[in-house]
Amino acid sequence: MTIPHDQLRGLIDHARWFGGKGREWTLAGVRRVGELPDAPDGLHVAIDLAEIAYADGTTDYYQLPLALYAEPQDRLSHAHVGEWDDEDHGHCHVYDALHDRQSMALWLAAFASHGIDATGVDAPRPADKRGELMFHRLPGHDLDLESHSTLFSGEQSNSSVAFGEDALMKVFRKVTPGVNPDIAIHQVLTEAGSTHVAALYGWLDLVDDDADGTDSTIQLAMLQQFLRTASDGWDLALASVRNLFAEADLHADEVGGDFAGEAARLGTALAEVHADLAAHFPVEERDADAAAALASAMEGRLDAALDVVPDLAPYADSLRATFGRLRDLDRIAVQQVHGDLHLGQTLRTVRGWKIVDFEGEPAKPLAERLLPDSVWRDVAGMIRSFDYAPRVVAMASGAGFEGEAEQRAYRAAEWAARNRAAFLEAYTAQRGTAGPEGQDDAAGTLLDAYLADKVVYETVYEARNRPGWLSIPLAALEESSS
Ligand SMILES: Nc1ncnc2c1ncn2[C@@H]1O[C@H](COP(=O)(O)OP(=O)(O)O)[C@@H](O)[C@H]1O
Ligand SMILES: O=P(O)(O)O[C@H]1O[C@H](CO)[C@@H](O[C@H]2O[C@H](CO)[C@@H](O)[C@H](O)[C@H]2O)[C@H](O)[C@H]1O
Repeated sequence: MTIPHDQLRGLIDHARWFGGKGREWTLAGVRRVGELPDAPDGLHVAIDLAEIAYADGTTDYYQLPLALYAEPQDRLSHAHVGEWDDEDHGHCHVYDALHDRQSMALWLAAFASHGIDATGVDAPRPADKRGELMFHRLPGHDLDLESHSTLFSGEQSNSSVAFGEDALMKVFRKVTPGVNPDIAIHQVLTEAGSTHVAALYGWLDLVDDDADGTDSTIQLAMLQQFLRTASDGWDLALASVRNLFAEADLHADEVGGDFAGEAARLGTALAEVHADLAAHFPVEERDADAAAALASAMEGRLDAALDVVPDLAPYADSLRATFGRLRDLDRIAVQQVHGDLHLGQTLRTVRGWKIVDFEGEPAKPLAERLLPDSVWRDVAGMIRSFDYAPRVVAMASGAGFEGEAEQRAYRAAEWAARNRAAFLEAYTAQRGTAGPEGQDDAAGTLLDAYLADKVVYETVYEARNRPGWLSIPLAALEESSS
């Protein structure tokens, strides 16, 4: 019997990582692409790929790590997928392997034994009978094979499993053939000795056969340093705003928990990461045609967004004018960037700020995400986060006493402006360039355009995912147009 699609459909439909929610889809097929070696009797640890076919004719592939047990496992009832006669292993009780410590121990052991040789050099050899699973390692870290796995909860597009406080494995859910930027960029920054990323320990490739018979590789997972002392940058920013709002008479620089020092350190960290990326990936100086093409792409995204968010219409002319100024630039410098930077992608550790998740915008095709872009895209992403944080706290604070909402709005704007200024000043100082505000017109034009592009993107993101927050980017547009 093949894998019963109805049982897997339930797993996919309810999963947080499934990006096809709200679209009409069918499970077109499920393919076993590998099995972990050395499983004990009564257990098989498999990796299946589910093919999702959408009504509009497009297809996505999602990775499903499964634990196939001969006997039911009460301890895993929360991760139960189904029960069926597996083609390879007979009658099985099937669970989501990422919840299962026994299965995760086999994944970790495979990294330890298949991705590195006795001298500590990456020497992958097939980890399964089919010869398709290849575990890779970077030298310099001995994995703690005694550590227990814990699956991270939370709203994420992939699934992350911590191994004690030693390592974190990110299992990519939506997979496509080709280089995953998260792995490629972490590898480069790790080898460059960057202090602003979690060191890459290894990654898992599926060496697959294309439909046309040529080999292609799908990157399935990455293993990296677990940042033990990390606090999420977004949570820290919210806490700082709450402190400010609790002290109605004080300004941000007079209240405990002022964020400006952290914003400046984030600016320095981003400039250092950009410098490392520029040293290891291609950097190009492009001409006026490239600026015009970028402006057209942003205008195209605005047109598409107007169909989804009619409330954008009053701001369309002013947004087009911003993109029009970009069209007039005669050159644009591009390099590898993060591509989807916001406070939720930053972690504050005792050793400073770390930047995570270099996968780029999940909605973009993989090949596009490694294309060079302007550094101002990342800068704009962070600045939009400085605008979001106080608005989110103000929204959650309710109406309060008469005039309180207005007072909070004023203080929210003050918090955002203070942190934007601190971040930008530190960023440009570290890069040794003129700032975009009044000093370098071209940089100012680029930053404005990327800010506008991001706010348009956010209206669509919020309309689709958090309609209650759509007012946040719309309020930013309203303020900048008044
Ligand atoms: N090296 C790390 N150590 C500890 N926590 C991490 C590390 N990298 C990421 N995280 C946390 O794990 C979660 C998911 O990380 P992220 O890379 O953003 O995954 P996704 O691609 O699923 O969005 C986030 O909450 C992030 O703060
Ligand atoms: O983290 P992802 O790569 O999935 O990014 C998406 O989700 C983000 C929200 O989690 C969204 O970011 C927007 O909301 C943030 C607050 O939750 C805010 O800090 C960002 O500035 C704002 O853009 C991001 O846009 C989206 O791609």
